[in-house]
Amino acid sequence: MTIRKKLVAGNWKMYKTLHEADAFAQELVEYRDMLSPSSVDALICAPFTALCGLGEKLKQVHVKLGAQHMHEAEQGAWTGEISAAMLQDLGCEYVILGHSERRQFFAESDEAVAKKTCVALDASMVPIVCVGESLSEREAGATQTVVSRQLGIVLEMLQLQKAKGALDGAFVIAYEPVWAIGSGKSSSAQDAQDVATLIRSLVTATLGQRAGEQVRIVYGGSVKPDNIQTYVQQPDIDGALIGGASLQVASFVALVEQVAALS
Ligand SMILES: O=C[C@H](O)COP(=O)(O)O
Repeated sequence: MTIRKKLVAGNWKMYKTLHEADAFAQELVEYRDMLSPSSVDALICAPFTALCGLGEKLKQVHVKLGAQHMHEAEQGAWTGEISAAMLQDLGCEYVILGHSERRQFFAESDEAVAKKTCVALDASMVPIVCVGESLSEREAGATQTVVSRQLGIVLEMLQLQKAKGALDGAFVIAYEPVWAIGSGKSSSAQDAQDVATLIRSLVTATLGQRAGEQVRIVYGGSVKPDNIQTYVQQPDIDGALIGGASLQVASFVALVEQVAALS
């Protein structure tokens, strides 16, 4: 049986100045021992302005560093954008791609997300590819159709490009129903598991058995310390992507502790 390491990933979104991010890392020192369970990867995806220097500080408390977005081009005239190499320079091991807020407010397309996924893997970063349906899509019974479309393009491109790591499942897929993000209305664990099963079967069908077994699938949407276990106990859910509840040290540490307690 494949053992997939659990992932507790905080997405700070557009919160925390450099000073606030440093203070968070400093406060984590007190919890250092709780943040290094062998069964869990703890990760913070910080705003671009806080990335410089944060990786080193987080490393001391066994927390990895990630970014929330990147451009697919190697370099060029893309005002305001950031490349994979630039993120690597800053010590990012992970990058969130295709978050619903990027899709909704910055018109990020499925194709762009697919290209970025290949670029991130080529740069040896772990992409966290976000998929999920809106409320109206859910009410129309289109959850599986939407997730299959969003992911289908990514998987086809990974297969075509034989992207490094993809066949070993060295990437993460986050199922985040849009209506559950920041709303306090989380998906039922069973519904999340059903979508995770679909996602794993899509990965297996396109990239093969090994990729399907290895890919980590996480749930996101109003996850808190008191409900994270219900998701991570599901057989196809390997962790969580957390917004609001990752912003306070006590809550972030509690999320990691809750997941570590399951193993
Ligand atoms: O990336 C994280 C998600 O958007 C979830 O955010 P939330 O935990 O605040 O609902």
